[in-house]
Amino acid sequence: MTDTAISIQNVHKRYASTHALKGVSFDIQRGEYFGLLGPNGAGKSTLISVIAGLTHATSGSVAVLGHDVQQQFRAARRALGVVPQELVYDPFFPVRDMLRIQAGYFGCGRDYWPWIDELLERLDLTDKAEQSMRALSGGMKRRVLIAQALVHKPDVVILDEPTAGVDVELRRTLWHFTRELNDAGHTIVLTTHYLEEAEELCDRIAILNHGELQVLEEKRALLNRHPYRFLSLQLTGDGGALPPEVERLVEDRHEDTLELKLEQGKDFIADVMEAIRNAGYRIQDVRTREPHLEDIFMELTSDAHTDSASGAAA
Ligand SMILES: Nc1ncnc2c1ncn2[C@@H]1O[C@H](COP(=O)(O)OP(=O)(O)OP(=O)(O)O)[C@@H](O)[C@H]1O
Repeated sequence: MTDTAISIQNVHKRYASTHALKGVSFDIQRGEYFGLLGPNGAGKSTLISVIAGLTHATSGSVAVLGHDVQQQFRAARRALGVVPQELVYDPFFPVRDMLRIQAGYFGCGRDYWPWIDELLERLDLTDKAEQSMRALSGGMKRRVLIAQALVHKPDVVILDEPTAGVDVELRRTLWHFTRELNDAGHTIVLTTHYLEEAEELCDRIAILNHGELQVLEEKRALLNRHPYRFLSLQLTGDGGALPPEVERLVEDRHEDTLELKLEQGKDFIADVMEAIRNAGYRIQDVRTREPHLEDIFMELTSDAHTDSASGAAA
């Protein structure tokens, strides 16, 4: 069996007026917890639709566990569980029956029923199993959608914005559940706009931007490659203007707090604090933090960076 869960080779997707994917190539390995990130309109949903065989690529190819998503659609689809962004369901079926029917579409019969009961249990749905979908709250429906994607025990699970609009408790439940699935050997591909979620869960991260693969890196390496740290200072006193060597470091100001971005090995906390004191301020409180994935994401995907990167390549 191949070690590659999903292989994406030079995929282009053109809509009438949009070139949504511009030659995207990368592999996702079996057993990975993989984050697919990107700003709105980057092409994430399009790529997921191509992987799920719901949209055909204009050119290029995608294989799931070695099965081409077009030539071997059934085998590829069988290997995949996709948790969609939108809630699409039959309002009248009871939850457990609907899941059994769904499993049947994949040729999974009664021997999968214990697994379906396990899914209901793990997603805290057991006491809703006899209820029809329309009677469920939004959060419960989302749990059912997740169960629905997993009824056939797919090797590869794609979660497209699974926690959009859910409360904190459900978000935690889903994080825990997907981590368990990953520990049990399922490959997980997560798209999310909550970068804190990707930072918490993913081993490797791809960032799509304007239809191109901009970054593909281990999360740790991505976090380490950003040679900055943030310094928050709470100031009192009515000092004058800050000296220019401090002013150029200012990222944000709110009320009496100044947030500064310091380059490691170049800007030193002690020097900055001394310059601020010399400008006539007292420093009430000091906090530092390492960059989060969100800081790195913003820097990499801001158009200023993209423009200069493409300018440099030209
Ligand atoms: N069916 C379609 N017809 C025409 N254009 C489309 C279609 N689907 C997507 N697009 C365009 O393709 C580009 C990529 O869209 P896509 O939905 O894949 O991005 P995304 O990264 O998933 O964005 P979001 O984070 O907002 O969901 C966008 O410019 C979008 O307008």
